[in-house]
Amino acid sequence: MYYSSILPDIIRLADEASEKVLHIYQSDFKVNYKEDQSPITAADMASHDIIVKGLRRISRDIPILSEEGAQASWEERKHWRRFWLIDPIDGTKDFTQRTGEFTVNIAMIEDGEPVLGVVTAPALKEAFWGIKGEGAHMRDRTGRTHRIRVAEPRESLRVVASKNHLNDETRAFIDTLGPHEMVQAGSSLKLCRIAEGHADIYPRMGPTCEWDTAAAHAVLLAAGGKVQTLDGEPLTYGKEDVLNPFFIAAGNWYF
Ligand SMILES: Nc1ncnc2c1ncn2[C@@H]1O[C@H](COP(=O)(O)O)[C@@H](OP(=O)(O)O)[C@H]1O
Ligand SMILES: [Mg+2]
Repeated sequence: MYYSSILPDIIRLADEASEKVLHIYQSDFKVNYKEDQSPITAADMASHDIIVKGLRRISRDIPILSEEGAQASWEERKHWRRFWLIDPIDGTKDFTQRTGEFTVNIAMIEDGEPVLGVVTAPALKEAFWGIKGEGAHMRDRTGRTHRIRVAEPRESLRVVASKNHLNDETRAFIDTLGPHEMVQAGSSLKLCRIAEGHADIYPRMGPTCEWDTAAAHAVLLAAGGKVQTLDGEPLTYGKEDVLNPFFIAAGNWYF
């Protein structure tokens, strides 16, 4: 109940951040590089500032972990039962390469599980949201909102994988799937494509951080899907190491 009452505010906040991000995307923006050599632009920080300010207004006491913020120590984080986990822009590479396949991501984590998620793709004019146990929705580029659900099992799987990080291990896994077709999607949109039934499986035998997956993971859970580690355990959040283990995302029927 609580989550559905704040959801409209979170969607509005993601839309506000998206508008700003799109404005920068359409300008002649500058690309800088972080210590780990990953790209960053003014859009990452602008989106971070809008979301953090908005979340503080909506829920004063709930801590926030953002890819672009000063991150609390594990000593502090280990006591968080509930927190906001945000990626102001996932797919910064797609942003700088102007593929349009980048997203703004806001998730609520409770006891290690993503219970609410909002993902927007500003350049594609798409938005996705979901709440645990309450279903998932998308707003398409015409502005129409409809309920989404993972696709039914099928013989030839539609596989979605990173084009920027498609490594040998992921390729080897895809080869075990038999006849399949590849679906292209950047950033957290890969999880959203499964949630809306346009793809069936997303193997990620490569690194991601908690903020990259949390919001779209919540959408996928609400749409009848799952994200599991290679040990068959659910992917969880609020870990000491913010790096996720390798995972497979798909509709529940796959596992
Ligand atoms: N070596 C690494 N360590 C941690 N995260 C990595 C990584 N390589 C890629 N990623 C994550 O994968 C995301 C991009 O995934 P994809 O290739 O599927 O679009 C990046 O998100 P950001 O763009 O938010 O930095 C980044 O966080
Ligand atoms: Mg990211």
